Amino acid sequence: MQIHNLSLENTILNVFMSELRDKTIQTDNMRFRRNIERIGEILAYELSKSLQFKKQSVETPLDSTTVNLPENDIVICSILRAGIPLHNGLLNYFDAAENAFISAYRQHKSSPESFEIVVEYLACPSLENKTLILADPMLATGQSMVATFEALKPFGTPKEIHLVSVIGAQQGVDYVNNHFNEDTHLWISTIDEKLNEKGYIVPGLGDAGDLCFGEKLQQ
Ligand SMILES: O=P(O)(O)OC[C@H]1O[C@H](OP(=O)(O)OP(=O)(O)O)[C@H](O)[C@@H]1O
Ligand SMILES: O=c1cc[nH]c(=O)[nH]1
Ligand SMILES: [Mg+2]
Repeated sequence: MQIHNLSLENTILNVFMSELRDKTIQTDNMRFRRNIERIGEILAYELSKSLQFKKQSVETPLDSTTVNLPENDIVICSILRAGIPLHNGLLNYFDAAENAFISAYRQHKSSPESFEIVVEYLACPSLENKTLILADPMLATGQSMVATFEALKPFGTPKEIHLVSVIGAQQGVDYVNNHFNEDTHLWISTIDEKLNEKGYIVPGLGDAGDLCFGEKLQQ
């Protein structure tokens, strides 16, 4: 897997990241969602550098010129719930992308420490020969990303796969690295050191789904 960790460079992205993490600022749900969306836009821009471009002609009112335009057929697949603002950010740049949505959530069994990933809802176009972007802001254990990829297999074989995330734990990055082939790209804003006993990223930012949309009752 090719890992593109954007935190290795100092950019304006650091401002959005620090606001997502800051426990006083992150309580503003609208700002939290918008910061994830803005990071989705930045990650889309970075990812776009790896697409295939073809020279096209454009007629201006005065003359004609040529411009290199991407020719990939993109499908953005987001993992509900927290994937929604990241999805919006990607779609803000990839205007013509097709879209897929999947629900993957942690179902806790006997204790907060033990959970399994449950996939229930899936809406997806054909992925055959497409450029698949799998988006989830949190890459904690990596199990949601891998479970989603397995659930998408009946929809066709993508030409290329891009994983897009905001914060990963090193353990989750290693896990997806073992499950996806070496041509897969991971575009990620930052990689944190560890997970706690409940599978939360530390220092991380807390529960991204709740910070976007409010607390949910455990099932
Ligand atoms: O890498 P993993 O260990 O699989 O964890 C990451 C997943 O956990 C969170 O979802 P959550 O189950 O909290 O659902 P939510 O988005 O509805 O809050 C997050 O949004 C990811 O989908
Ligand atoms: O730290 C984490 C891990 C999984 N999901 C979250 O929302 N936050
Ligand atoms: Mg989720």
